[in-house]
Amino acid sequence: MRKGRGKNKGSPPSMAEMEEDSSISLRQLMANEGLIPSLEDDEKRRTVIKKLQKIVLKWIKNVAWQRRLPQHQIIATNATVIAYGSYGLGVHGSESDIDALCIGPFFASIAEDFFIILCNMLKSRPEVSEVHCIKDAKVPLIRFKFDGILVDLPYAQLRVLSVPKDVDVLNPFFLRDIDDTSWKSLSGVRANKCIRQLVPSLELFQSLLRCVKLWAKRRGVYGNLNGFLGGVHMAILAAFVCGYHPNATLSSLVANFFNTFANWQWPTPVALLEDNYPATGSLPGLMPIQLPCGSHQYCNSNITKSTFYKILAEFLRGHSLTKDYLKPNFSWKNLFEPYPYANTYTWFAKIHLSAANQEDLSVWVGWVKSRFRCLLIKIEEVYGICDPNPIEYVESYAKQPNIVFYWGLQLKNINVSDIESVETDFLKNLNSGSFQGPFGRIQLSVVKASQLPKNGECASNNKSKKVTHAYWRRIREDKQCKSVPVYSHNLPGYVVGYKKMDNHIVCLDSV
Ligand SMILES: Nc1ncnc2c1ncn2[C@@H]1O[C@H](COP(=O)(O)OP(=O)(O)OP(=O)(O)O)[C@@H](O)[C@H]1O
Ligand SMILES: [Mg+2]
Ligand SMILES: [Mg+2]
Repeated sequence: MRKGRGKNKGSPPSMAEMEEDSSISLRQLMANEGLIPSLEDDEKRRTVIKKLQKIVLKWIKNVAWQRRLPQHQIIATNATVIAYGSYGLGVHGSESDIDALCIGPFFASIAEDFFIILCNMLKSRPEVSEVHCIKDAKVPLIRFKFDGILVDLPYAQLRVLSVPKDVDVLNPFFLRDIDDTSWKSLSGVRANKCIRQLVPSLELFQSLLRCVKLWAKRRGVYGNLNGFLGGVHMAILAAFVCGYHPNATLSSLVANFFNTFANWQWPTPVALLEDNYPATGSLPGLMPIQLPCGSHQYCNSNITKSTFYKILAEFLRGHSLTKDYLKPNFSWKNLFEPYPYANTYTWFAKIHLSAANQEDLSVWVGWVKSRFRCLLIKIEEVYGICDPNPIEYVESYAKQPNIVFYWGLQLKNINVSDIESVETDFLKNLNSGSFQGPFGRIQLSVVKASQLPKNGECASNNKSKKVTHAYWRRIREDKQCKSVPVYSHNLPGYVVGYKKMDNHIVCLDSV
């Protein structure tokens, strides 16, 4: 904090000046972390979208001609590509993919025209590599690399002859009679458009979202496939906080983000549009987050009881660390400390995936990851609470290309061989799906913390091990206890306990 900033010389800085200073130091930290993509990176992404638009236009004219449409219709027809996801919201990092929705007219089918003709056109381009058709996902898509950038390209088919370049996806005219898959594919673009319209300041929303995504990645609570929060969940939570604090600074938005969600009464849904609550029916999952598209649609979530409590604990930690953000010695750095896995858990479930070559490995890993929720639930059944660390490791000394995951196990005394039944069950699950790519290998084992790869992500200070055990011990599924989680900053590191509704702290203990 700069000294002597007050209007009167020597007087303490005003509240507004302190807010400003705090936000400046947070923005500086974001810049130092490389969160803002370079101008070249942005230019490269814009070029990818433009080239995709050209390819799609050529494709649709081709399809119209093959379908023997009259000449005037071939001339009139149009298809388009609209960016969404983190790139569409302007919050992507240099490692983010480009999510781009291809929107085509009534005569261009997904099965043939999109997945065969367009896919072949993409394959024939020199800029395009690693093309995969993912047909059985909730949102089917073509995934490929364009000029080295990963692109997810789903498809939506509208009942029109020509899709305008900047089609308004909120306009009911374009949405009439569309099929279920197209509706799901459109929901990401629709959600982005609503979020952009709802937030009081787009720039502040983008900065907040960049900050909380960095926090979620560092603390190991980012990634829908591993059962944590995905980009869309984070975007809605950030937009919710922005909406409630229209005049806040960046620093106070971050503090409010943690205050809001550390104290949220889950499973009350988070919804940007209040009149959107469904009247009846059970809520989907432990942390329901509603898509802001005017329908009663929720974000798909893979959250399990383990990941729910980890996210909750991290919200509480974030709140405890940021609530005094205007105090003189406050530093934003602590919020983004990497999660100390090796010091937190004694045992880890090791998931070793390998294949004959890198290309096969990436397809195989993609398939296994799409089934991670099922693996997590099986591990929870056998070993209780599990923390599915999303970090991917590589055993460089192994013969085959590989990716390894280490998931923290909460129990201290475990039967190592129980993992065999988990592996057998999970293999059945992998074999029962519609995977058509080359099968790789999967090996599950249980290893000690000392067997983890020694790198910065897995090692941290020693004292947090004890207290994190205490936090897991406190996690109760017993809803009858009518308790709300509390965070104790009197203990070293952090501990989550439970506060009774009558305000007596009942279960908080140290180790
Ligand atoms: N679980 C989900 N439920 C609803 N929509 C989803 C879900 N997962 C992804 N989407 C849609 O697809 C978009 C792209 O997803 P993606 O996983 O690439 O995340 P992202 O927000 O782009 O973040 P990242 O920077 O990590 O890529 C999301 O913004 C969202 O609109
Ligand atoms: Mg994305
Ligand atoms: Mg994506």
